[in-house]
Amino acid sequence: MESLSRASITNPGTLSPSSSSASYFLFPRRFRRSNGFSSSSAFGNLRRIVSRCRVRAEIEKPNAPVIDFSDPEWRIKYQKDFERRFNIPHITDVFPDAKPIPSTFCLRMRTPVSEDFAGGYPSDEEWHGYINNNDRVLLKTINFASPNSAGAVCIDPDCTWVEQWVHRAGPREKIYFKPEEVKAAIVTCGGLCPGLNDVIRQVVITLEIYGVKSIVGIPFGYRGFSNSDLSEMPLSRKVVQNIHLSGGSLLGVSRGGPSVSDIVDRMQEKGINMIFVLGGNGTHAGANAIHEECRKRKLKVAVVGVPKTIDNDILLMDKTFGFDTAVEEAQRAINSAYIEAHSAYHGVGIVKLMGRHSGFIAMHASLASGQIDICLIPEVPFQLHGPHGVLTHLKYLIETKGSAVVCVAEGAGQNLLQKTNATDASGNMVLGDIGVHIQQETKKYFREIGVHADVKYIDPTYMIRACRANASDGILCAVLGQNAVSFPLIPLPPLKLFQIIIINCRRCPTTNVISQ
Ligand SMILES: Nc1ncnc2c1ncn2[C@@H]1O[C@H](COP(=O)(O)OP(=O)(O)OP(=O)(O)O)[C@@H](O)[C@H]1O
Ligand SMILES: O=P(O)(O)OC[C@H]1O[C@](O)(CO)[C@@H](O)[C@@H]1O
Ligand SMILES: [Mg+2]
Repeated sequence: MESLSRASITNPGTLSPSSSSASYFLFPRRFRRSNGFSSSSAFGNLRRIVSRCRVRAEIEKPNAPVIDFSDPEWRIKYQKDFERRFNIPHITDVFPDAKPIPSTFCLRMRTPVSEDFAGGYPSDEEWHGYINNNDRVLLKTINFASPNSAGAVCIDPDCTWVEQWVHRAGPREKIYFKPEEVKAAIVTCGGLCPGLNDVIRQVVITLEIYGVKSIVGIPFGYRGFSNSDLSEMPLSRKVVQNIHLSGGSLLGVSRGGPSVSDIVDRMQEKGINMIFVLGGNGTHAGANAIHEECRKRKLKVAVVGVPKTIDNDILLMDKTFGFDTAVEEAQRAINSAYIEAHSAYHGVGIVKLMGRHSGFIAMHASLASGQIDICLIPEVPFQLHGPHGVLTHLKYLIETKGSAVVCVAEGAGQNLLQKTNATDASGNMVLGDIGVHIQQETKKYFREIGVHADVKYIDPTYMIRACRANASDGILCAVLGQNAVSFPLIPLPPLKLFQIIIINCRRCPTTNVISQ
């Protein structure tokens, strides 16, 4: 998607720590001494890097639309194309005779304010205010005046404003599934992420509010569709009431699993006509394939995806659930590394954080901590050795500050490691361990130059995700869960990834109260 900015990235003011003694380092974009390199300038660097990566992705994307900017109509054409790509499939696309019924989702718990009564007692329609199908949310909020504006991401060379609208999530007045005819299934796939239980819980509670009685959990991701010894788990408000108090997934997760056609066979056998998939890019590729297969078989099945990436690497979104918790949890590891480094003679602390392809966790955790001297992320290549390498800078830090702390994202510096071509069960590349590599190289380097260094390495990878969601993520998950349910019950949206995304949009106000 062109030029879609994430509000949190484009507004560094909201994220930069108000005061920080730390210096940040992004290699090799600029090699600077740590003194005077402020966290906000580091954040600016990250924004530029993110923009650069995005622009590169756009250029390299084989199916990127070719825009003729000399055509005076190009903006209108672009906007039309954008609207087409963000269009949500509707049940009537496949079943033109499908008849809607009034929503069974009750908004009556909203407390009326005195003005509501000014012209007499309001009608249900006036008071309850469901989401209108034509409501839209503006995606790009900054109108960059010039491509040279800080962090500018533009569609055309002159950086003219192009509005990008997406559908607004939330309950509609009419629905297309009779709740008593629904058998809903929830499945969580890929790696763990804080908040999975919160989303499961809210999906179940909201389905019950709509009147759906048959709700099941599929155990251990898509694998639960193939293993005969794994039976579906009946879910209800009673079962899920307190699951958000624990981390992990009540249902379990997995990578790999059966073919899409096997999954749809099992869904048919089990009578599942609504499926909520919670997962990342792989899971959504699967969800999309399930949707296509259902469509091919002319099955009235709604497939809804709730995007889950602890790495927060979907640039259309303000924030994905679990990220906030992970960053917060990472503070403990960083603080421990800092204490170890500062308490040792010539101490060097190294912390490795998650982020296969992106450095958002590492960068945000570094900025928040105010204790990191060097932050290494996959978006920016760097060298360990040589005059502009990380190790030379570490030596400088040891000489000037007496200690140093490095935060490295797991996907950073993969070019420095031996490639194995190994993949996991889902086909994802298995990465080399950059944290261990930096630890070993640091020890070796200081030994060779005859300078004492006390190197301590902390890898909290699974500790930052195998934990309960924090309060902020808890609220985000509740909104996601509720809006995910509202979608299939309205039009039929076997949603494609970018259509699902609006469920996660922070700027999509929901008019309804979240039922707890
Ligand atoms: N292209 C695809 N088509 C169908 N299914 C897929 C596809 N890619 C992955 N899957 C399935 O989706 C599930 C999850 O995929 P994967 O392990 O890559 O995690 P993910 O959803 O990307 O989450 P994470 O962010 O944790 O990596 C697996 O069961 C995998 O078999
Ligand atoms: O070790 P696992 O379970 O494969 O998952 C780890 C991966 O999941 C991710 O969080 C992606 O969601 C990566 O950042 C990380 O490498
Ligand atoms: Mg993935």
